[in-house]
Amino acid sequence: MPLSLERVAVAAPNDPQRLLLDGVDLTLANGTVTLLIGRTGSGKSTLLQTLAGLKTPTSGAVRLDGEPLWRKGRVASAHLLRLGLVFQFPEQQLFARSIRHEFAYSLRPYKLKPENCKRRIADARAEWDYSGTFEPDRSPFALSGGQRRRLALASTTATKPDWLLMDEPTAGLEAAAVQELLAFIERRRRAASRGGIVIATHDLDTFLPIADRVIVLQDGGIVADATPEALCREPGSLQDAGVGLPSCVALAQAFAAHGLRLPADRLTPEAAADAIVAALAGTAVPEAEAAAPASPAAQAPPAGRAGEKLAQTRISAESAPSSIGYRLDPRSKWLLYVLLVIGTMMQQHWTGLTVALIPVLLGFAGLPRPVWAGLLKFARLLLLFFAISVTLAGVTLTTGDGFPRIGFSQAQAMTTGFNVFRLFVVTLASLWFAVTTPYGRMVEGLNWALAYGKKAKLPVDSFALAVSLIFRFIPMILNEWQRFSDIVRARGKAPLQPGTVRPRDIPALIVPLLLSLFHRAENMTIAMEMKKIGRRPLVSSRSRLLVWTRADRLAVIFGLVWLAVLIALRK
Ligand SMILES: Nc1ncnc2c1ncn2[C@@H]1O[C@H](COP(=O)(O)OP(=O)(O)OP(=O)(O)O)[C@@H](O)[C@H]1O
Repeated sequence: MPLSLERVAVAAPNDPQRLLLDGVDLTLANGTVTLLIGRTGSGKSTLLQTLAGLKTPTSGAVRLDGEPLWRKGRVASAHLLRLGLVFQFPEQQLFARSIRHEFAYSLRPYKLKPENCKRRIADARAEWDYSGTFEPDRSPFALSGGQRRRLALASTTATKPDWLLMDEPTAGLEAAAVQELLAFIERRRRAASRGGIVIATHDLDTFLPIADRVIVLQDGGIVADATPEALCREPGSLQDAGVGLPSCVALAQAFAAHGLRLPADRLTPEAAADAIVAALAGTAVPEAEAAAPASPAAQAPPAGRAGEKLAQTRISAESAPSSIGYRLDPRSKWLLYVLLVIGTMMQQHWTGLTVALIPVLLGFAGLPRPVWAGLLKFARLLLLFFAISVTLAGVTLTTGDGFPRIGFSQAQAMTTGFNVFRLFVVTLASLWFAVTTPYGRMVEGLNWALAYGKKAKLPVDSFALAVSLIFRFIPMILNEWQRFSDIVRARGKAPLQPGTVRPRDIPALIVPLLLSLFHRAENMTIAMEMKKIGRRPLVSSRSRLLVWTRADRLAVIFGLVWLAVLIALRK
């Protein structure tokens, strides 16, 4: 039974309005090798990670053997155990302190007997470690780029997944290792009774000869779906999608320029050589029989029609009503934020604070559902933290009659409750700002505000540097956390919601996480030093990202009116 996507859309994590995949329908048959190709940024990795259960579809369904992959925001372990993803960059998936631990981490979810485990590791080493570099106690980070790639392949294939999903598996591999990989794929195709292989790649010459089916992606949609031979005979969709031509097509075109006819679908050097000899000898070379599509779903839709369909869905997605929050200029958002913070901080009563909360809730009201879901999770945690703080603040300890007595002071708890509620309103407003404003626009908006401070001779450059560092480091920390969550879900086979890890993984992850953060922070500092950030003025009021519209004017007027109301309510 197949692995399939039904009208799947996936939104960008930081911008729900932007679709990285849009209306993708795809059924992958057992026993097949499928290539995902497309120009850079076309959505290959996103599609592969969606098949692997790492990216949550915004709409549509992913099915494995007819059963939905996702239930209640998670993928069940039983499904994850059948899927193996080799990430685009080995650094995305390796993390353990030794090669031994890498294998152990990958195999642990399969609960194998120790001897079985040892055999799998020995088999994987025999398969991928022909130069003997995988010493068990060696750190994966002491390996070269190509050796890491082979270790990532080895630790994933050791788990014997039904569906092996590989992202750019030949990047960094020497020619001999590429041949090993092809031989492995061929052996697996012959041996596997269920499942298949999906490869996202730019390396057409290597993989076209072994593929059953090729999916061409453009702007997050499928624009062609055909056998490799059919695609080479009609390479228009490759050119339209900006992929470039495989060597066999380029060779046929070069021969045509000399008046010699060479079929374009001779995918291997051997087949091309035969065709060249025949062409030079003047023998007519028949076109290869139109290869039958690997499955009914592999029938190539005309690229034009697919393109049209894609354009229509994209237009409808773009014209969907978007929240005012996404449309406002960051300058008006900074102003609204400052007005709200001033109004909230001056409140002395619950009524005033409740009124201050209203515009924040209104701001959230128009956001799309996936954003709500993420925010609710965060708001729940925040409320729990506040509830604990308020309870602890109310606890009293008296020793009046010589015995310590624990009591509870409602007045004390209410005072703390009032302050944490105030903090809650401000935090929610910050969250609204953060989720509705891409990072670049937020910094531009801040630069604009600081430029006025600079005109007033305030020392805003050092403040801008600090804020700019925070803005850079926070996304870096979040990205690292996301990477470790992906590792736990993809390799640890944990049925978790995206962006989370299991408590039991934390001891194993914490040291690699910190080391990786230090390493990235160091690289970032070097990069900033090389770019002379800190010596160059950071503050500039000119930007192409800032566009002030009537909506911004109205929003700021609304903010001023609300501030007046809050000032009136403050006593
Ligand atoms: N975490 C993210 N946040 C926002 N946008 C993202 C994120 N990851 C990917 N994208 C965007 O999604 C689109 C598809 O990216 P993806 O990595 O799937 O492309 P790709 O075809 O694999 O590219 P490449 O060949 O360069 O690896 C790109 O436009 C990229 O900018």
